[in-house]
Amino acid sequence: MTTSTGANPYQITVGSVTRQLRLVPVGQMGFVPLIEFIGDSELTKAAAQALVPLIPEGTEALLTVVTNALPLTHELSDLSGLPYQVARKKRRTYMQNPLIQEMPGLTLGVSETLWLDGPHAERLSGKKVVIVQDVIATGSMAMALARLTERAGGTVHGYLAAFKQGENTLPMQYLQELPKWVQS
Ligand SMILES: Nc1ncnc2[nH]cnc12
Repeated sequence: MTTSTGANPYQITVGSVTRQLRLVPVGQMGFVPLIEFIGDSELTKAAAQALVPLIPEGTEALLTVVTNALPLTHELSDLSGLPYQVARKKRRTYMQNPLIQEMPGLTLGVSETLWLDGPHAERLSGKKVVIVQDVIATGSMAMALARLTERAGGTVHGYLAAFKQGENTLPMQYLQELPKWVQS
């Protein structure tokens, strides 16, 4: 890890799309470049196109979580023809027998509970499922999604992320690594 105050933007290029990312604080003393797929269809499309070849052979369904990874997963579904399901971070009144999964650890400083509507969980049953995320950092969100997949009766067939940040032990496929700066 490098030390920096995080004052300057961080540049990424995906396919033919280049973006200057804002550096945002995480926790007490760190900064990360903020990936925003929401509101950026150009970057989302470029990332999805680059991810399609990384979808493992035999994948039958995709699973993601609101919010930022949703447009990416939608685009990936559109390009690959694979169906996708979406875990929510709040209970919705219309949910029927949702699977509720606590997520240990923090994403950008926030702890989460995931909700997968019962009928959506049923669509993962017996399926080879790939977990899709915008950024995989600690892996705790990916592991919560994996647990949801198993509880729904599916099997985890792989982990796909546009960006990897820091170290985790998951057998994941990703496009690029993102730095994290820690203030000393
Ligand atoms: N760098 C990042 N940008 C957006 N969402 C994130 N979640 C975890 N790390 C992130």
